[in-house]
Amino acid sequence: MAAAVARVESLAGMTTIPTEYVRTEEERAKKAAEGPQIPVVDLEGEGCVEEVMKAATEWGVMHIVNHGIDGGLIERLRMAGKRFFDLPIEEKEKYANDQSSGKIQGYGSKLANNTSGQLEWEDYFFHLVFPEEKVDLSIWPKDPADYVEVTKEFAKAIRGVATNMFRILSLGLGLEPDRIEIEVGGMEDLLLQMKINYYPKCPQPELALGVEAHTDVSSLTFILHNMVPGLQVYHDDKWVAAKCVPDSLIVHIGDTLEILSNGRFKSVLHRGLVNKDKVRISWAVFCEPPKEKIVLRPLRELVTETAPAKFPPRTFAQHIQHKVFKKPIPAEQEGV
Ligand SMILES: O=C(O)CCC(=O)C(=O)O
Ligand SMILES: [Fe+2]
Repeated sequence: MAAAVARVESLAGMTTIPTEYVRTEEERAKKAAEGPQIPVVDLEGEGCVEEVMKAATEWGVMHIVNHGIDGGLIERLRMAGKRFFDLPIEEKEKYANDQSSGKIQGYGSKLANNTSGQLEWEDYFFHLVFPEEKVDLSIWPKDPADYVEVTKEFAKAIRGVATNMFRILSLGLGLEPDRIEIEVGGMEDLLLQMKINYYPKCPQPELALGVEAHTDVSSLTFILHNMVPGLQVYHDDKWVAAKCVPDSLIVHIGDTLEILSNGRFKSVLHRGLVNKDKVRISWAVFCEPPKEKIVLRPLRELVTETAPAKFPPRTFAQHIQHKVFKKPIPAEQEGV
């Protein structure tokens, strides 16, 4: 039995938030910058390779429209996630993860892992959604009844969009269209992990953060939300609020593509804010290379005398160890 974890949802009715959720003055959200906004790219538009390249290199994030996923499917996914989180906490606890025993899939909340003991104003549901033969359906929500069917269908659709994005980014770098797709594991080994972020109403939103500032370790991350604002990205030394663009998906460049592109694509720093009046829900799909099988390193075509490799080779597992636990990256990699 895992130790009891306070679910943020159970705190939403308080008038002041517990100190663990109070951020330092520096971290707290000030007014986001007016001025340049996250680019919107039409994937069916003519100049889409150039536009994706501009967004990936200058911002590391973009909204994509005409991505090819049916609006009805997206609506069903939103409903399924909302209906799961609308269940009483006791029901959701049946799916609780247990991070201390390595069971990372399931219903969870951030555990204090650093000396500051700071917590995030969100509960989440995290699970692998693709490839289908690797998913563990026993931990997926059984309620609502269509959760499994809808999520499988969405995962397949978003996998198609990932292939399309990898193709566009490869072309933009002057490479073969399937190059990045292969380098991150292809259909068999690239893992799609879905995290449904549930941000309850917060009585003191100006003091808290839903998700603290971070970059994603993934290759790409796709984000869909319930049209409640909250995501901010760091651009030109300022926090910029993501607008709610109808029928779009947000795409983040993650650390993996920053490494493969030798720094040409930016792994975008971002965070999630919370608010007093509305629950925010987002669906993040992290497209992750296999943990050990592939050594991530700048693609050789992008390494030249004038642009030497900026990143030492590492497996995805080593990258996470390095980033989260500050472990050094082992110097020797086969084939360096
Ligand atoms: O809720 C969001 O929009 C962002 C969530 C996020 O950054 C994450 O889950 O990694
Ligand atoms: Fe993120």
